[in-house]
Amino acid sequence: MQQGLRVLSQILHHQVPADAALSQHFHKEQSDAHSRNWCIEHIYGFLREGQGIDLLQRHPTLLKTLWVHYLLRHQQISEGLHRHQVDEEFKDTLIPAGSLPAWLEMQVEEQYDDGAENLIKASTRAAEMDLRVNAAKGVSREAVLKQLELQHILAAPTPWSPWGIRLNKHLPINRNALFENGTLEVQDEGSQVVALLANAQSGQTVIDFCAGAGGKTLVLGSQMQSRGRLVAMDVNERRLNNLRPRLKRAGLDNVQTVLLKDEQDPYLSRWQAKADLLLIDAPCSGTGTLRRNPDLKWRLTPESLERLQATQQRILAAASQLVKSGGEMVYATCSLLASENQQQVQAFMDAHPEFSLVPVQSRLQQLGIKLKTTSPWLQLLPSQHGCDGLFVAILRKN
Ligand SMILES: C[S@@+](CC[C@H](N)C(=O)[O-])C[C@H]1O[C@@H](n2cnc3c(N)ncnc32)[C@H](O)[C@@H]1O
Repeated sequence: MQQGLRVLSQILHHQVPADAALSQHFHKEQSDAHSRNWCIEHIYGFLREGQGIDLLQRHPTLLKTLWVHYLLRHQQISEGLHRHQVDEEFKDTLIPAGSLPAWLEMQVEEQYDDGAENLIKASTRAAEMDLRVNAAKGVSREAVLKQLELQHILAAPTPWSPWGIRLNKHLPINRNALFENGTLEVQDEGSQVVALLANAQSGQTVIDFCAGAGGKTLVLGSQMQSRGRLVAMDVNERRLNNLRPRLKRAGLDNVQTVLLKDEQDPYLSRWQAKADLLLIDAPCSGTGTLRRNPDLKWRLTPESLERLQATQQRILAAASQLVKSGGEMVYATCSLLASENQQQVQAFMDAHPEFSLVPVQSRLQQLGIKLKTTSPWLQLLPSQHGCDGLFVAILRKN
């Protein structure tokens, strides 16, 4: 319990991302698998539920009380601590029931109306573990499912992505031969769908502008079957370095990685009007991934959201110049917020009339993905689609 408190203090008082705080903690303190799992499960559980965490900004000393309250609710402690003792500490503080900071909850409620409650609830549940079969390896999803069955791993096809597999529980799949030989990757089904919708083709020049560690680059590469040019760009060197071993495992040899200074990097001039396809998986609030990164919502502020929106606008304006006439630009985020999604695309089109929307529904049909959208873009939601909350719009340069 004390250990958990120390890690939570790093996350909530010192703004250290949860995964980094946990790995620093495990690095410093010897702990067996059982206590590690306990710590991970309950720290993420606490952050996901977020009951009262809003208050910590005003009353940092409440952390212990909130943590004890959480553990009591989940019957993780009983001895020596009595519920009434803890409730005493709460006498003067009303614990808000919400799992999002109030300002963010208000935005979600305004945008999603009747659907907001379910969406917030779904965002507090732990995400399942999704895998993607690498099409470039020439093995079918059914064949991989059979191999998993032989290993007594319970798994099923995901409903939307034709390459997705959902496990019935989280497993250290990176130690499995199917992962090591590049047949399987870990990827949320929603991210698979977004990358598939980009519909990269063999022989094309494709730029993944915000490639990060390459989750979507790998899908683009598998669609291209190592024919054509695939350029993975990012401003973060560590992430690009993490992409390299993944490319090797996946057997993709047509991918070039490029470290950018920013979206105005002079290096980009050589790619002006060269791309058949440009993917912008923009930096965003991450509000669609709260199931996996519950601490994000406590680091996000109205000011940081505004800065992200400005970055999205700058990236859209600069990167769109790399698209050739007749080429496509796919704008994606892992955000639930219209201010980062629909409104960004609309503002971009207002300023760039040479770009027009390709209805996502037609691309879904073309790819045999059984999702439906009545808008020209697609907003995936954990409450409706069972995957991360992701947004995607496809634009063509006329
Ligand atoms: C949502 S993440 C990308 C995730 C990645 N595409 C994937 O599927 O795994 C956004 C990325 O944008 C990068 N980024 C932030 N500012 C950028 C900029 N000005 N130009 C290019 N990339 C940027 C970040 O470093 C981050 O890796």
